[in-house]
Amino acid sequence: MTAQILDGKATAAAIKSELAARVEALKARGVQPGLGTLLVGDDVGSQKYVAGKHRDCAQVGIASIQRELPGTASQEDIEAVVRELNDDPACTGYIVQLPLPRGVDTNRVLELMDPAKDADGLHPTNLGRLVLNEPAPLPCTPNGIIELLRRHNVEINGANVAVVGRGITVGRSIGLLLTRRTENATVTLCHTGTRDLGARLREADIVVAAAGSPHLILPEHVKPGAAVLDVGVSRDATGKIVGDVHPDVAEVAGWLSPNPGGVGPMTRAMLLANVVQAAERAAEAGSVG
Ligand SMILES: Nc1nc(=O)c2c([nH]1)NC[C@@H]1CN(c3ccc(C(=O)N[C@@H](CCC(=O)O)C(=O)O)cc3)C=[N+]21
Repeated sequence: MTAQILDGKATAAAIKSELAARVEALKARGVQPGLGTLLVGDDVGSQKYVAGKHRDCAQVGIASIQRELPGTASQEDIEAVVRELNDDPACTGYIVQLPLPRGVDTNRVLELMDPAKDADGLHPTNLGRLVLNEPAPLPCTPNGIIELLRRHNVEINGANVAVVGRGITVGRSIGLLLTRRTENATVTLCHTGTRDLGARLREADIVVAAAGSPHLILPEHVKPGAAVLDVGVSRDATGKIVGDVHPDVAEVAGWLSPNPGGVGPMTRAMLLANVVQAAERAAEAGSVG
């Protein structure tokens, strides 16, 4: 058996062309969506990610607003740019690229963001709205994973999902999406304190591997036919991406997201979706009648 591919690259391309049409409709109403990014420091990986997001914007017609600060920037310097993006009407959504340099209070920076412009869906107010089942921008990676499963007709309703990793961006938040009535999955959140990880994984119809631990998930952990999503991004000595899922899992799984080419492009597509949706909400709120 060889797993079918959960093709994030192709699916993200399809979503981007749908978003381009929505951006056209907004422009016809005189609204130009704009994505802001704040990048602090000169980490090469972060620079690449941010550049990728602006390339995506150009493809769907979203304007780009790029702010950069040196790695020596103070808490106050960073907060000043956040205030500026909050106040800039051309910026309809933005992200603060993470991680911020050592010594910066990241949560204080994120809390200062206008929740209505939070393109990552990670502002405490928006995470709270998700808990309360109120409309809000959704965390991009979890939302991208669900969209990737949906568009490949992988059954989520009633599925047992094992999530590995308790990071804020994926592990802690994806269960909130998957257990909504609309998704209706049963979720087990596994982490380094989980006593028998293999047993939890073998019960799962869907495995979300977001631990950041290279090749943690082995073929013997996976129920035959299960859908496996490889979210982890580590790098080997040559700089090549190594995921959380061992390549031999493809012989057991029914569905497998490649890495790269799986969850990463979907994350970026959902970021654009949040920007377009925020601009649509603002246009609705601002229109008369
Ligand atoms: N505020 C904030 N929001 C984020 O969403 C955020 C962040 N900070 N900090 C870093 C992580 C990482 N992340 C990725 C997104 C897309 C790919 C992606 O598209 N990767 C390509 C490959 C890229 C390559 O080859 O290096 C792929 O998987 O095919 C990767 C990683 C978003 N992050």
